[in-house]
Amino acid sequence: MSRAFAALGSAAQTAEIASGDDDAVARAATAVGGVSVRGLTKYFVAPDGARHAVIDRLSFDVPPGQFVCVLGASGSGKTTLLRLLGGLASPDAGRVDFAAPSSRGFVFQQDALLPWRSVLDNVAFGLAMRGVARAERRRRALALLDTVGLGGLHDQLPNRLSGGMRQRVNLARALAVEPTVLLMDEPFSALDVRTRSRLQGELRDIWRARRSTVIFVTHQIDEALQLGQRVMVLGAGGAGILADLAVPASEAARAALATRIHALIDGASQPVAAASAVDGHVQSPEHQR
Ligand SMILES: Nc1ncnc2c1ncn2[C@@H]1O[C@H](COP(=O)(O)OP(=O)(O)OP(=O)(O)O)[C@@H](O)[C@H]1O
Repeated sequence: MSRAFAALGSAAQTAEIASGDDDAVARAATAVGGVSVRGLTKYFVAPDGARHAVIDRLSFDVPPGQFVCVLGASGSGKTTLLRLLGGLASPDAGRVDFAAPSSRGFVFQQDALLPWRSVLDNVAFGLAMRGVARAERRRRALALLDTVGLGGLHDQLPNRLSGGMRQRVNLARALAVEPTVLLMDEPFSALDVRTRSRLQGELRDIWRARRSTVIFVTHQIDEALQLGQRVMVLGAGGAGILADLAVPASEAARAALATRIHALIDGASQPVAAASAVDGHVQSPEHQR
């Protein structure tokens, strides 16, 4: 297993994993919040009847608390992978294992808010489904709305809010059930640049405070390198993982990596061996950017 991957586990796991112990990596992925993917495969049938593997025997581990960004050309299977991880689609082969206890929260590009319910009720919806008492639902939902900067707007209906605000509500809704793994599919791509940048900062703050595992699909290389501790680049046509890298701490190294990832996605360069591409500039989970 790569040094890059090793550097991304918790401090205690890191020492163990850095010794090159593959079993330790698997153990790390089975601690709460960890995800283990083995031989994951998904086919789609084209209009001509031919079967195409969109995801083809993909294997990787995500240690608990890691923030992973998934990049790749359009059609490389990023959304399909996220849907498989979220249990919204079933694999044709392979498996996804979540450490128990586990729960998953979703944030998609289009918010999943119920237009006839207030902001508060939208955030509290998952808690209601889990049988949390009304007063406690309200308390938790109000606290989360504060966290995402929407304190005071709890009585509004979603359609009275801007796209950025709705996506904040959406994030609060996903966080309400305290997921061990947060799955995000281009959550900020429909937002203007300033709103997007503000929400990226807020997400990072929330992640630092909660340390839940985040798997974040994006088209934007700069977004991935800004947010993630680790980036995975998927190849088109079931080509698999073209690169799986720790995000370097220094801005200059990130800029260099962005150029390489661009070339990789454009098909202008060869797959990158894990860790080597970041030249040892790995980032520990305690690293605070
Ligand atoms: N339900 C489906 N039926 C048939 N083909 C599908 C289905 N869902 C996805 N595909 C195909 O699988 C491939 C991967 O789709 P997916 O949406 O996962 O890619 P993506 O990397 O997320 O793309 P984008 O970046 O454009 O969102 C595409 O070629 C798509 O046409």
